[in-house]
This record gives sequence, C-alpha cells and structure tokens, in this order.
Amino acid sequence: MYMLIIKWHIIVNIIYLLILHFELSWKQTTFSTGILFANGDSWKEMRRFALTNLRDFGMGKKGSEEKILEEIHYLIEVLEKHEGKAFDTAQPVLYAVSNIISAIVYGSRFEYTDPLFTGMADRANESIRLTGSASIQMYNMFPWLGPWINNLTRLKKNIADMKMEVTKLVRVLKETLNPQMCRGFVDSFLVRKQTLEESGNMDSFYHDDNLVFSVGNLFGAGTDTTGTTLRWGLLLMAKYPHIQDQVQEEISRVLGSRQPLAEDRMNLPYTDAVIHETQRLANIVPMSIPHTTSRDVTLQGYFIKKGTSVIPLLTSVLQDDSEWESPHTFNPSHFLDEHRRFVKRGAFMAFSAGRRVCLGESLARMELFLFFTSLLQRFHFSPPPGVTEDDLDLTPSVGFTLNPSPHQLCAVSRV
Ligand code: HEM
Repeated sequence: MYMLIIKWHIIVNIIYLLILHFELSWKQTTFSTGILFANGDSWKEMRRFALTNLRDFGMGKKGSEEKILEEIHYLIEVLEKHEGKAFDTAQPVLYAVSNIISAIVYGSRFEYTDPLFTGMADRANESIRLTGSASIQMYNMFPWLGPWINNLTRLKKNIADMKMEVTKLVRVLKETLNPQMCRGFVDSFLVRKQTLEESGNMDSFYHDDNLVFSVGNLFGAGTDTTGTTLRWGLLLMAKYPHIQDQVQEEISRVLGSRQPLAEDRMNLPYTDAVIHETQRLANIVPMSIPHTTSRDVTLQGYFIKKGTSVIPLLTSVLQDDSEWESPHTFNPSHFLDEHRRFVKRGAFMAFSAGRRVCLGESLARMELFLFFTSLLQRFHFSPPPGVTEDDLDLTPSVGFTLNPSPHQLCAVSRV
C-alpha cells in the first residue's frame, strides 16, 4: 500500500538503491535468525508465535498497561531526583522502555543499577547505532570489506555478548520452568520446544538460536524505537512551550491528577495528535527494514525481479507534501479536524505496513501514550538555563534510527 503513495522521484531513488543493494547481506552482518530477519518459513512461524505470546504476556491488553504504569513510577522517581536541573534524557528513558520488554520477555523487570541490565540496554542501543553507520552500510553492499571495518568487529562482539547473556538468563529460567505458569515469552518458547521434542519433533523452528535471536531482536526493535520517539516528544515540548501548555491544559482538564490509563486516549485528542505528529516528524525509521520481493512485480512501470532487495522509504510517505499541509514543521493539527477531534491519517505509516508491519505496534502505541501523558502531567520540560527554545536543535543524529542530537532538558515538577 505504501509503495503506491511513493512519488516518482522517490521511485527513481529506490531503483538506485535496488541496484546498490543487490548484494545486500543483512544476514551476514547482524541477525542470522529470529523474528526480524528470519528466512523461509521460519519468520512466519516465529512472528506468529511472538504475536500470540506477546499478546498473552501483556501486549495490547491490561497486562502491558500494568507493566508500563509500574515502570513509569520508577522513571518519575529518577526524573524527580534531578530536582529540575538539566539532565540527558537518553539513559533514563532507554532503561524504562527496556524494562517493559524485559518484563514481557523474561517475566520480570531489572533495577536500573543492575550492571547486567544496563550493559544489555546500552549494548542494544549501540548496536542499532552501529547498524546504521556508513561503514556497516558499505559492508552490507560489499561484504568482502568486512576485515577492514572496525564497526563490524564491534557489532559482532555486541551480538556475541548479547547471545551469551541471553543464554545465561534463559538457563536460569529453564531451571525454574513451570509449564503450568509461564512467566513470559521465554517460558512459553521453552514449553513449546519441550512439547514438540516430547512428541518426537527434534527439527522444529523452536531451537536455541531462534530463541536467543528472537529475544535479542525484541530488545533491539522495541527499546531504541520507543525510547527515541519519547525523547523526541519531550524535546519538541521543550522547544514549543505553547504546544506543551495545550497538552498540559488538556491533561489537567480531563484527568486532573489521576494516573492516565490507556482508555483515556479517546478523551485526550490534542495529546494524541501531538504524539502522532511527533512520530510523523521524527520519522525515526526512515528506511524501514530492507525487504525482498517474493515474486516479480511491476511498480509504476518499473519491473522488479523476484528476490530483489527493496528499501521502502517511509520518509517519502510521512513527509509527502501532497499528503501533509506542512510536512516539515511540527503541526499537531495534521491529526485534528475542524472540531479539534482526533483524525487518523492514511499516510501515517511510522510502523510501516503490510505483512511485516511492526510487530510491536500496539505495545509501542500504548507505551508512548502512557509515558508521554504521565510525564507531562508530572513535569514541565524546558531547555537548560542559558539555552533558548530556538537553540534546541532538531537535527537528527543519523543511524539505523534517527535519534535527537545529544541534548539536556530540565524537568520541573508541576505538583
Ligand atoms: C515507536 C516505536 C516503534 C516504531 C516506530 C517501530 C517501527 C517499526 C518498523 C518501521 C518496522 C519495519 C516493518 C517492515 O519491515 O515493514 C518494525 C518492525 C518490527 N518491530 Fe517495531 N517499531 C516500534 C516499536 C516496537 C516495539 C515496542 C517492538 C517490540 C515488541 C517492536 C518489534 C518489532 C519487530 C519484532 C519487527 C520485525 C517484524 C518482522 O520482521 O516481521 N517494535 N518496527
């Protein structure tokens, strides 16, 4: 569907990229199996399993709301400790969202001071940055460059460390596994594996490698993305205080000081529009994830052979000037009608589209809403002393995802 919206000049770029990426070799660089880049039938089975189980362990249901609300409580405590002084939002936000995935995958959260946890979260974050680096992109096109690419050595080490740590955590869960009471995704995977093996199926997709990489991919895909979006939201609020005022006015009027819940979204149309507009403008996964055509296709006159690597440019939709009134400015009205009611927009494709659409969309949407409203209810965000709103830089730091450039904000308590 999104391919149809892409305009002519973008199509030309895609064709160019197709040629460049003909030798694309993601498997060699990052993930050899698991949900994200699983090949053949494996991805279908792993995706189906992950979707069902993540739903059971909280995604899109009451369970995830509880986990998110618990984590918000810890994040607020961390922000309060700064007592309104300037701090870098990156680490506290990253740790909070990492803990949501931890709770869903392992069945429990970690303390922010636990070195095992901070090591895993920091490493997952670094791996996303390395994956988007120019040298790794070059390696994807020309794998023979591998031995000369430092970032590749670093990325491979991160992946090996991640594999080792996940294996250790899985071992502990295995020792205490109770098939009647699954604590999270890992338990559920282990139970399925055990059941299949007991019935004589020793050759299923439920093997240790798929478990480790699925867990790694859930962390990789689910933390940096949500954390980065949330940080963009806070930065944009500090830069545009008149918009922050309107969000806070709506939250105070509708919720007062009570904890925001997922069901409040429909009564907070302005806040919802601000979150959507943040995702649209921040455009954090500009090139989505590379895909391969599963059959020959002809797109707007261009023939694309089966098996060709394709990079869908989400930017071309999220910032298409024929779809958005002011595509390059922060304008929450893009998602409001003349009665200030929230309106869905077909060109809002921050989570991509189609069969491989973001697997964590419903979780991410709930996280963004609950974190954003709870933080804005509690704090006023502003630039550090001596920095004006105009000085706050919206130039992204380029990687596999688009992060805000390093910055600090003040979170002044409103209560
Ligand atoms: C604001 C937050 C997020 C954004 C903007 C986002 C965006 C995306 C995008 C653009 C894709 C590529 C889809 C495609 O290939 O066409 C994707 C895939 C994926 N996302 Fe997310 N994502 C977010 C949060 C999450 C979360 C919280 C999870 C955790 C469960 C998650 C798990 C995944 C997985 C596993 C895939 C790969 C799906 C597959 O290959 O079948 N994402 N995401």
